[in-house]
Amino acid sequence: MISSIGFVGGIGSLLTYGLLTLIIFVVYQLGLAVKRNAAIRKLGGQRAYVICSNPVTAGYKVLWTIKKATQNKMAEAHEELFKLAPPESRHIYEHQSLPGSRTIETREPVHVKAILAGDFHSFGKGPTFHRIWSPFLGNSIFTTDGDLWRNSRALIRPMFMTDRISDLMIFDRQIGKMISHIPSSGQTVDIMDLFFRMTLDATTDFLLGESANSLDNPNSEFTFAFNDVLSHQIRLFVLRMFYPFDKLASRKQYNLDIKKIDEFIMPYIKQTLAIPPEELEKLTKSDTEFTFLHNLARFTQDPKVIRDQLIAVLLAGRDTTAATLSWTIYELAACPDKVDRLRAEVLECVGEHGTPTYETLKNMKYLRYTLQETLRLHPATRAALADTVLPPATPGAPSISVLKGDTICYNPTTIHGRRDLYPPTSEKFADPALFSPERWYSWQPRPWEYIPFNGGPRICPGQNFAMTEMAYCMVRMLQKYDRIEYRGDWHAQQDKTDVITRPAFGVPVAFYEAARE
Ligand code: HEM
Repeated sequence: MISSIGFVGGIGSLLTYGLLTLIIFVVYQLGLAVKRNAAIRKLGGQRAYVICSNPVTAGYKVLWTIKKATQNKMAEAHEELFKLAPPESRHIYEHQSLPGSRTIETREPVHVKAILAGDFHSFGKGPTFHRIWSPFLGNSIFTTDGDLWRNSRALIRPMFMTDRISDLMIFDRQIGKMISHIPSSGQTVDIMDLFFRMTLDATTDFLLGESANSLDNPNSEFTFAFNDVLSHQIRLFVLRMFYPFDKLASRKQYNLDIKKIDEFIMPYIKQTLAIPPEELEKLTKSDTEFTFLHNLARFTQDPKVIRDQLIAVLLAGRDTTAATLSWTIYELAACPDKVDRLRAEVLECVGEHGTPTYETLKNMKYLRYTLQETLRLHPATRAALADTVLPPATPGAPSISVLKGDTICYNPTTIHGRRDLYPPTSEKFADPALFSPERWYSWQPRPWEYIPFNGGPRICPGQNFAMTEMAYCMVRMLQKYDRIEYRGDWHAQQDKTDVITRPAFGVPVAFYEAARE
């Protein structure tokens, strides 16, 4: 009898404590909401249109978005979310689960300009991004803000100067090898797989002076671990929405992969750090032997700092370029007339057997326009570091207040997808939804309306490297082939968004060799 009274009493006090905690939590959140609304007003701006404002509706939206992502329908999801806002605020919305955790999503070029340039110091990658990515990328250029980022940028910038990139030997080596892996005329190949292996090899060659050789050995421990760690990284990035419970997710395989990547890269670093300083200085004069790693070793002897920067540049340089090349071939396969025009330019500027130079590639207009047209798709996120306001998108529109800790997202895909930012369709300007390199002959996007490489102080330092690598690759392929046939299902193809956006089902194609003179 006594024990059952004690049991009932125990449950009763548990419920009382639970209720009390809930009341304190709700009161605290209400207080926080009042305080934050006052801060928003004090900044002189407004809130963006709120599409969800509590844990239930926000949780539903998060699960809905994850479902869309797993169905490779993120472009569609973005469009539907923007459509929830009324027409007068169609290009910005706010998503909030609790008053302290707001995400603002914008596709206003004026806002992107403020985030990346005008109000640069108020925005950055932020602590959450750093927490999720730092086990893999450390304190590198990719994960840091402020002085840490500035130092990284200064460290790596010299290696992206034109005189370093204009040496095309690395591209020649790796692209030549990739083409030798394409089966004979008419046989199907997933060219996306070859592009990912080629860009891994070209970037490691550029960074270390030796390639990962994934073209010859796709199943090496390093290649496998590098691909695997990225899948884990994306999962961890999505799970951050469930913080602090995301810490419970298993990281065993992720840590193992990082260990394997380090085992591959650290011997190169140790070897370079053993080179006497005067030898290292002598090497800077060499066009062919001086590597990115040598350059890092001139400024720091800390193997961890060097390791972090190398991996960050490898990550930034590989997938983006491979995905863009994959989309280029996918688009071209649907347009034999554009393949003909591109090939005619290649034959005119380089000939069937000539070797392209940096200057020739720069002067090939149709090739550049083809790559620019492909690059109208790319994602990126930013987190607000300080209280600030986003300026009015149009005269008379309200400013939007941003508070420290808010996450601000913008996605080039959604900006490039805004039809109202393009001129009307005409003979010279095809429907913006269509792939048309020709539009670039008479059209120049306004600033901040075309941002595949970002802009402002954090603009992609590898832009020139990437454009040169991709142009070189296209020239070499079009010297050999004059027809590309898509062997997949056009209607089934989708965008897969992870670190970058790439064709979800690869790019199965057949290349046909041109008759040689
Ligand atoms: C088509 C190819 C490429 C595209 C579309 C691209 C695009 C971008 C974008 C959008 C960013 C900003 C990301 C962010 O802030 O979250 C970025 C940053 C960066 N990219 Fe690229 N990139 C490409 C190729 C490359 C290559 C080939 C390299 C190096 C070999 C490279 C190195 C970097 C680095 C180091 C950063 C960080 C810059 C910083 O935070 O200051 N990228 N890139």
